[in-house]
Amino acid sequence: MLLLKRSTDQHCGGLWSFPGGKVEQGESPQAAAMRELQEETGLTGLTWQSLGTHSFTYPDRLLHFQLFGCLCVSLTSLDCESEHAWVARDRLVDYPMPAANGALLGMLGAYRVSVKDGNQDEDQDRE
Ligand SMILES: Nc1nc2c([nH]c(=O)n2[C@H]2C[C@H](O)[C@@H](COP(=O)(O)OP(=O)(O)OP(=O)(O)O)O2)c(=O)[nH]1
Repeated sequence: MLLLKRSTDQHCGGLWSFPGGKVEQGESPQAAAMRELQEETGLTGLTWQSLGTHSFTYPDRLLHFQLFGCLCVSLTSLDCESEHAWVARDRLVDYPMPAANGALLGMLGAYRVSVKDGNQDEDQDRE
């Protein structure tokens, strides 16, 4: 899984979070996720899957999350302004994240990516 470290001047600054951001007017949640991934990391995701929705109230704002999983294959285009880390699923807990992410991590529990390998479809846990 790819985590980005939020800059100190952002909401939830200094914490690790998934690539993402706010949906723009007239944009679908998935289009926003694809755009934010590209803007923040230079990566293009494949095999997008919706993993669910979650609402969380911070002291100063209510946020509605829609979480997507995707597979990134052309990692040579990785270009992050912020510090980043590729983290195995079972090591995500080692990275301090915003309070809302407790539920987001729970939504990752059943996430599998189907990778076509020759004639075989193989379900894999993606990192
Ligand atoms: N991207 C992202 N945001 C998260 C996560 N967890 C979490 O609570 N948030 C919060 C922090 C922010 O309040 C909000 C996302 O806004 P953002 O600041 O990243 O979005 P943006 O890039 O569109 O915003 P902006 O700084 O351009 O105004 O969601 C997470 O895992 N990833």
